[in-house]
Amino acid sequence: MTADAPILEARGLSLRFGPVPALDDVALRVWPGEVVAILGESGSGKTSLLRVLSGALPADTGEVLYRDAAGAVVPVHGSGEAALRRLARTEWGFVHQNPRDGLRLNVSAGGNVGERLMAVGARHYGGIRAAAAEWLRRVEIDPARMDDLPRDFSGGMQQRLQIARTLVTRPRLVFMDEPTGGLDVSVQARLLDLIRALVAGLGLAVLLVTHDIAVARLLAHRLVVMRRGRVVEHGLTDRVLDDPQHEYTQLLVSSVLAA
Ligand SMILES: Nc1ncnc2c1ncn2[C@@H]1O[C@H](COP(=O)(O)OP(=O)(O)OP(=O)(O)O)[C@@H](O)[C@H]1O
Repeated sequence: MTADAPILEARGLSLRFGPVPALDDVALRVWPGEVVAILGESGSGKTSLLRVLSGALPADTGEVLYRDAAGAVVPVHGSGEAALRRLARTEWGFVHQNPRDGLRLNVSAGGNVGERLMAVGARHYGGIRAAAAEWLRRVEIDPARMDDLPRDFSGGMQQRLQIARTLVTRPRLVFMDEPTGGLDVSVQARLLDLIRALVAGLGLAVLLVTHDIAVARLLAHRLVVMRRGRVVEHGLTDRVLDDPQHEYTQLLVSSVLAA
């Protein structure tokens, strides 16, 4: 978090689906090595924002700028499909809520990890296999299961495999959409610990969408609170959650405390 320029910066983002404003004049910055959570209720615009920030969805207005490893500032919208594909392959990672969206279920666990290395130029079979085994270990999957298909894995294992597949190429910025959603509470807790350790160890910048305050509290340095497409509050996680200024954030926090 010490670098002097944001890795991602968005300004004036607006997006409508018919009469519904999904995003309304949203601005946001992410610094290298920083975990930012986008927090809000269902329908507040979190997923739309993540998709616009990663170039998957065009905005009606505004711009998103990404600073790449070479220091070049790339407009996420308007640089073309090839530029976006390059970023997705070499600089970004994606962790989807449903691991099936981020894995190839008919390719072995080791293959899921190894093929990402091949996509960025690795060619030595033994080296790729060794790196895949090491990453399986890092996400607490027994490397003996390397040749098994992920469709035979539990939901928690599939999610850990998706994380290995995403992180093996050392992306600089990772987009995560409810990465622990849909899992049992005990599985969630273990996965959150694992994500936290990996993200801190690798010094990754992360943009995380969640409706779960506990997830945001555990993982994020900074929070962006959204309501009806607008950012109503942002700041350091502890400040926002312990001393919320906006009445909507106060409501969000107190409804969790009352639960
Ligand atoms: N493809 C679409 N077509 C029409 N309306 C959409 C579309 N995608 C999102 N919306 C609307 O835009 C608003 C923001 O949706 P979005 O999915 O970004 O919210 P969210 O906070 O991620 O919600 P959830 O947690 O339920 O995924 C909602 O009112 C939603 O109904």
